[in-house]
Amino acid sequence: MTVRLDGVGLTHPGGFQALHDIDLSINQGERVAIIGPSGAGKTSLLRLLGTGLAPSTGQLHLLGVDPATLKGQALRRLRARIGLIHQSPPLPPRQRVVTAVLAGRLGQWSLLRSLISLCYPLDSAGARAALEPLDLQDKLFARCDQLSGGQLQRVGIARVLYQRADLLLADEPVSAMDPVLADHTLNVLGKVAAERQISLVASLHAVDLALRHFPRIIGLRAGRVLFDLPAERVSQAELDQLYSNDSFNEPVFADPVSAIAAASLEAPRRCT
Ligand SMILES: Nc1ncnc2c1ncn2[C@@H]1O[C@H](COP(=O)(O)OP(=O)(O)OP(=O)(O)O)[C@@H](O)[C@H]1O
Repeated sequence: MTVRLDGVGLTHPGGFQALHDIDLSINQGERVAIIGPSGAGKTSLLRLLGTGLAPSTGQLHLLGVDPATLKGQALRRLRARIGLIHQSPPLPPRQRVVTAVLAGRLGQWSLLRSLISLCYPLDSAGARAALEPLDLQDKLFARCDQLSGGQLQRVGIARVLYQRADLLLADEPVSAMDPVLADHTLNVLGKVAAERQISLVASLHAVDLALRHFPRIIGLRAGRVLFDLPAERVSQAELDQLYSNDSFNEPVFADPVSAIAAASLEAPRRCT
């Protein structure tokens, strides 16, 4: 078992309870998408799984250990086995892409090797190999502040691929990419996870991408698991319930083509 949560709750420092009584198990090699409305707790859950936050209640096990029992080097060793893909990767603007990718293994290298690698890239070939499937190898020596948002996201993904983590966590990993690139990038992530037999947990707002790329879907709403189902069993009724919002009344479409078709059936709006 890669991830296990038993009755986990999370209250943020200001007192807001973002997660309530979550029970969840994710096996090695599983690919899971977390979907749900804004504020549902997706990022909070991923931050827990990345050891950036600790549960306020309940028990969390990651890669066979309870992170609450670890500190110092043992905690760093666990963190080096977890790959975090951020929506906006926290990359220093002036850093070269090659250095940013190689930084994926800083947690696994000696201090001396890490310091040398920050000044002089020791494994440019490894960084290029991580960038290649993401079609970004030509940016190897570009500076991070010369990249678009979607390119930066792919550098963040290449960094985690280079890290060779045992658990991949991705928070909105393709939000800045066009639909074709987003599709391709999720294919790459899924393929790597399957080849390496590691678990991949990603939060996504694009329901169609989640259903297409992830065999298991967890619907999170108001900090609780509303459903946890194989992708093919997620129904429109489940999605309607997940995203229902008293403030708006528009229907939810998992398939963007249906959304366009429905829009074209509406009576044309007149300009006034
Ligand atoms: N550091 C924090 N301090 C206090 N409250 C927080 C903090 N981080 C998140 N929250 C609150 O916790 C709830 C869940 O936030 P979270 O970011 O996990 O949701 P999300 O599902 O990822 O949302 P989105 O899809 O909009 O990114 C929200 O109501 C948010 O305001």
